[in-house]
Amino acid sequence: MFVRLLIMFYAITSYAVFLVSFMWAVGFVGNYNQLASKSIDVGDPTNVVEAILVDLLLLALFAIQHSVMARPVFKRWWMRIIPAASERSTYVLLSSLILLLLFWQWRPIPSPVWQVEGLAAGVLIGIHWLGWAIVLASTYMIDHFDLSGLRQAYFAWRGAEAPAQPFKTPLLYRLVRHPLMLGFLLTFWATPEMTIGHLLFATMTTAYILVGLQFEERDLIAQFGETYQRYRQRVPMLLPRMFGRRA
Ligand SMILES: C[S@@+](CC[C@H](N)C(=O)[O-])C[C@H]1O[C@@H](n2cnc3c(N)ncnc32)[C@H](O)[C@@H]1O
Repeated sequence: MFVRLLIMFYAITSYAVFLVSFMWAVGFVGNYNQLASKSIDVGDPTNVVEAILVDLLLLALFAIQHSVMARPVFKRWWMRIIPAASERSTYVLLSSLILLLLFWQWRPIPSPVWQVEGLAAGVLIGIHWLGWAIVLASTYMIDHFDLSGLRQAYFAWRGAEAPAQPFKTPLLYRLVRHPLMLGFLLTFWATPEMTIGHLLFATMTTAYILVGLQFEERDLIAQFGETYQRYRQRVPMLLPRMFGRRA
């Protein structure tokens, strides 16, 4: 009983940390300094070389943790050390803590790359928020509570093991295979004021997403076999067909 309580408390705590990091992410990327005093373009000035090195190091730290801990082989090993019901919560907690470190220690490079005003700025801000909406909606289409680790803890609380997630293609997953990542790409790139620092962030996260998706799809094929192969042939990766070529 005590262990179950601990698993539940741990899952709720890690979800709370995730919510804080998500709110800071919104403030960070959009430079909403009411939400986040330090953001992608606002913070203490540093020299450009130091800023690039620190920012790349922070992004690499996130990419390594996020990729290694998502691999089935790592999960199997890790679940021999911690309860299976806490595996996802630990992943969420560590990812969120690293993101908080990134937002806190990020060195802005505020030199402008592009700057638009008026209607164009309004359109870009709209796309930026559409991206966040797609991100959030996609988590519910897959299973928000499974991705956050709360579902696994709830099953453990009831003395059962959470059943594995089935293969799903609801709503946006009929248009593209990775709507959640598409949402991030829209959010990261659509800005009326692109700076060098923001461009570095958008470029590196895009590269990470494109590489990360290769690994995720390899795991999905191993898990769902022929079903995922057929889905891959039918549905484009990131760009819906109405925009032309498959991505
Ligand atoms: C953070 S979600 C991102 C999902 C997807 N890459 C996207 O961008 O929308 C990652 C988890 O979703 C799972 N997943 C991805 N596509 C799925 C699908 N069509 N059905 C069920 N699970 C899926 C993966 O196995 C992984 O555990």
